[in-house]
Amino acid sequence: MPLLSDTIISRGGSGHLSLVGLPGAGKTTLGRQLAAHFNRPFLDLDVAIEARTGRSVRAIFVEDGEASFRAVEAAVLRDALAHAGPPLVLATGGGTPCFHDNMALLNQAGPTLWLDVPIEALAARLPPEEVAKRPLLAAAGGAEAWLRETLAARSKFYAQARLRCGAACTLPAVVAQLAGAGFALPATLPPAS
Ligand SMILES: Nc1ncnc2c1ncn2[C@@H]1O[C@H](COP(=O)(O)OP(=O)(O)O)[C@@H](O)[C@H]1O
Ligand SMILES: O=C(O)C1=C[C@@H](OP(=O)(O)O)[C@@H](O)[C@H](O)C1
Ligand SMILES: [Mg+2]
Repeated sequence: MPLLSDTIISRGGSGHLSLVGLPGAGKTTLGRQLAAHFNRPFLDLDVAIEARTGRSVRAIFVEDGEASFRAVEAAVLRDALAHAGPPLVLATGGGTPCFHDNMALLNQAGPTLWLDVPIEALAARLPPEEVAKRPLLAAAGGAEAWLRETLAARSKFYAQARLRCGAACTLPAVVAQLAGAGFALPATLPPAS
């Protein structure tokens, strides 16, 4: 009888499950829920960057500029994907897939899901206190216009994700979509008896 771990690997459920999409798409929120559901560790890339540097994402952007942030982001992403241990649910930052071959790496590392939430819904989810946490949005004239322009520039990267969900990216909907694609099995095995 094949080991459960072999079954997981053969069904493609063994890699890191990464969420991509614009700010406000719910990568952090849904990622945490998916990690709990699949009993996997959760990693939010922005949080990992802040832990690594001891600085806020906002401070890195404002003091060092975007290119510096993208270099740190790429380095922390590579370390996270290479880390030994159980596969992660990874919430990327909105720009992560668009720099340094990150999207190709994410696809090599496991299933990728684009939370392709309509712009109007994103704008409604990003009141001033949420905008203030996101330096690129905060520097823009208006959230909705920035989201539209940014989607136009980034969709070719997001579209490289293996899976995509639209308006209803709820936990049950995404779990069902993952199941349909063969990613339904829990990644963490029960302890051997
Ligand atoms: N499915 C959802 N429906 C409504 N609001 C949501 C949903 N997912 C996230 N939010 C809210 O939108 C905001 C941004 O969510 P977040 O998970 O931080 O997005 P991201 O990490 O993609 O930028 C938060 O205030 C969060 O509570
Ligand atoms: O869209 C972007 O370029 C960014 C999105 C942010 O993450 P969220 O998508 O989680 O807001 C964060 O990585 C940084 O502010 C840059
Ligand atoms: Mg986030």
